[in-house]
Amino acid sequence: MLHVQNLHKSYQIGKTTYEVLKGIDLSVAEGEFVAVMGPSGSGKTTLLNCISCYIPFDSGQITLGGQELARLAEDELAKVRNQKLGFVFQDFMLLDGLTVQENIMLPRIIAGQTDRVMEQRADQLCAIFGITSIKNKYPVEISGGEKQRTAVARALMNEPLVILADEPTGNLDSKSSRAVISTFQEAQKTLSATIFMVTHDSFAASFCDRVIILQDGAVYRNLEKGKDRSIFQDELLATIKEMSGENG
Ligand SMILES: Nc1ncnc2c1ncn2[C@@H]1O[C@H](COP(=O)(O)OP(=O)(O)OP(=O)(O)O)[C@@H](O)[C@H]1O
Repeated sequence: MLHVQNLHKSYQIGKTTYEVLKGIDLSVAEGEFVAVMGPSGSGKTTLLNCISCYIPFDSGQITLGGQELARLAEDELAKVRNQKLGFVFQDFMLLDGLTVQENIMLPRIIAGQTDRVMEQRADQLCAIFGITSIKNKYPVEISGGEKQRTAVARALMNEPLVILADEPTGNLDSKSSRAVISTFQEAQKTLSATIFMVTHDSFAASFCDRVIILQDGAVYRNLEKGKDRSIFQDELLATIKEMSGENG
């Protein structure tokens, strides 16, 4: 579904080049829920921005559903962003002037596909995420959890190949964090959604099928969850501790 091969990305500041991604290799299979963790500055957001087609990369390959992104022109990349990717941000980024239902339909409205199928799809997503009763409300009139479910429903509107989530549980307590993860699990189970999530939160990551840990712009570990979530969380914490030991 998503393949990243030998991805390199550097930033130029003045005359100095800073290499941030140093040959990342990873794959995410269809229907998989994968987290990316790593210390601050390890390149997580840069990786996500390259996959999102928001920033160009220096070399390597990113393939999404068989399509290689580096070969695409700007208008084709915009299409990929709108039609093949769904986005969930830390602060949800709902538009205050639109209702819950209109926010959910936004990706279709942007794509110019305003038909009855759009409304049916929005209704189906509202039902799956338990927000039908608030679909005519505005973001200021709904709870944080409802905003988050609206944001995930919106990300699924165009039936994307992958949902990209940037710190979706940042700033949340563990109960709200759990609710966010439950929504992703629901999307995975009901709609076979594929989810790729950057997080600092080992609790949230421990619900994923797999966690990729980055260090200094490269993949440090690729950890699969066994049967037990809390053992997996301990494993994640031990790996992060081991890394900070190496750094210190
Ligand atoms: N636009 C930019 N220009 C120059 N350097 C940048 C830019 N964006 C990020 N960097 C640098 O690239 C490195 C990786 O940043 P990135 O944001 O990808 O890390 P991260 O792992 O997401 O960190 P955090 O967990 O703190 O969000 C950092 O050293 C950062 O300072």
